[in-house]
This record gives sequence, structure tokens and C-alpha cells, in this order.
Amino acid sequence: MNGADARENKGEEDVRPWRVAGVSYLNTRPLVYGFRFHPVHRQMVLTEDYPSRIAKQLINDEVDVGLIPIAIIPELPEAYVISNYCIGAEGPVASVCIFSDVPITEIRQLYLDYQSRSSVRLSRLLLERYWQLQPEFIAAEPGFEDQIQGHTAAVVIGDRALKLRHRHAYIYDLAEAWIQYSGLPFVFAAWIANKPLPEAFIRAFDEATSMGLQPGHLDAVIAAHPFPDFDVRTYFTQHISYSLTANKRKGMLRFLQEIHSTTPVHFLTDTVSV
Ligand SMILES: C=C(O[C@@H]1C=C(C(=O)O)C=C[C@H]1O)C(=O)O
Repeated sequence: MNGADARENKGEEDVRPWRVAGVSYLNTRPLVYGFRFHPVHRQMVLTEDYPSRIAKQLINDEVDVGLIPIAIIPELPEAYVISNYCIGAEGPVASVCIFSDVPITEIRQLYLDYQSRSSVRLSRLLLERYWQLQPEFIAAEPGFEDQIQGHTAAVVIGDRALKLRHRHAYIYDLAEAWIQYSGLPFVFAAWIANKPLPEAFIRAFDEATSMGLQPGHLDAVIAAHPFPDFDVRTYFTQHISYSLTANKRKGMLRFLQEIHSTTPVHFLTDTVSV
């Protein structure tokens, strides 16, 4: 690089590799697909884990941005949403459910998935305000899915939930219940940073997260991720709803109000204080 280039670059935005955390579930494949092709990958390092872990990483500033459960927004001083794509639902989501052998009114104990933050908060809220029931909530540990029997049920999310769908007599879909309760879609996770990031990076990041959702690319994502327990195309196109539309923002803000969040949320175009 010659002297003139160095001077020019000095005035440019920070291009250090940003630490990005994705969710290690099937539903995230379309959102991370573009990182392989888009030049933004040179400005970032991607790691993947389950949602409650990446939530902790963002709170502890071990990552700069992640596909973060929105229920942890109250634990951040500020939240910066840097993509118009999210993990949301406008109807039954299929992969966030209460699995039970008895009707919901007969559940006495409910295991809450240790991998989740949004869905466990949502299930507590809906049991109290929508179903008006008071089961005992139990913080689950790995392997808890095997404890579902009799009056003991469980909230399970992600790929493990898709695999459980034929094993229990009753399935209560939490996105569907939220929509019944609020009249609004639900957002489980969004790409949230804990600090302001350079505008050029955000623009590129938003573009990259949209790539896997384009029809030709979506076919490639589906072909690359066979999943015997559930039809992947149906899951990506009819259950998960990826676009962070105005109505999803409404649903997100309604949920944040219900959990008493006071954290300002900066969207790509404006800032909202709940
Ligand atoms: C719809 C889902 O959304 C997930 C649910 C989350 C949560 O409950 O905290 C977080 C991230 C999302 O990936 C799912 O994984 O099944």
C-alpha cells in the first residue's frame, strides 16, 4: 500500500474482523449462507452455538453481534439491530412448542429448554396471561426431553423440537399462541449488536443475510441440509418467517413492553424506546 492509500484508509471506517455469533440450528442456514460468498466475510469471524449461549456471549462482550434471542434485550444497555432478516413467525413455527402427554390444563411441571431465552420467557408469559395456568417451571438440563411423561411437559426449541413432533399426544405451538394472544407476529431472534458498528459493515451484513433467502439460493440451502424429520422447504417457507417487516417489529416491541424492557432498540432506519 503506498502512502496515499494509507492516508485514504485512515479516514475509512474500522474494518477489524467483527465477532459474529450464529445459531447452530437448521433454521439459521438461510441466514448464514451468504457469508461464504459475500465480501463481508473478510470483515468478520463467524462462530455458532445454541441461542442461550450466544446471548451470554453478547452480554459479556465476547462477540460484537449475534442472532440473539430478543428476550435478552433488557440485559443490554443498547441494542442495535443490524439486519432486516430475523427468526420470526406469522403462524405456527413448528419448532418452538410445549410437548405434553396431557392437555395443557393438566400440566403440573414444565421443563424450560436450557438452550432458549426467548421461548422460555414467552412460555411463562403465555401460561400466565393467555392460558392463565400456573404449572411449576423447572430449569431443564441436557436430556430433559426424555422426562416428558404424565403431568410433566417441556418447552423444546430448534431441531430437537422438530424431531419430537410425533412422540407426544399434545403439541402447543408457542408462536401460534402468541399470535392468538397479541394479534401480532413473533420474533424469536434478530441480528443484534451491543455497540454501534460501521455503516458500511452493516449494509454489507444485511445484504449477506438476505442472500440465502433468494429463490435460487434457497434451493441450494435446502439441498445442502437434508433433515429426515421435517420437510425443510416447508419449514423455511411456511413456518419460519425471515423478513423483519413492520408488523414483526410491532410484535417484537409488544413483547419487549410485556417483559418491561427499557433498552433503546436501534433499527436500521430509526431508534425506538419501548
Ligand atoms: C424458532 C426458533 O427460534 C429460536 C428460538 C430462540 C429462543 O427461544 O431463545 C432463539 C433463537 C431462535 O433460533 C427455533 O429455534 O426453533
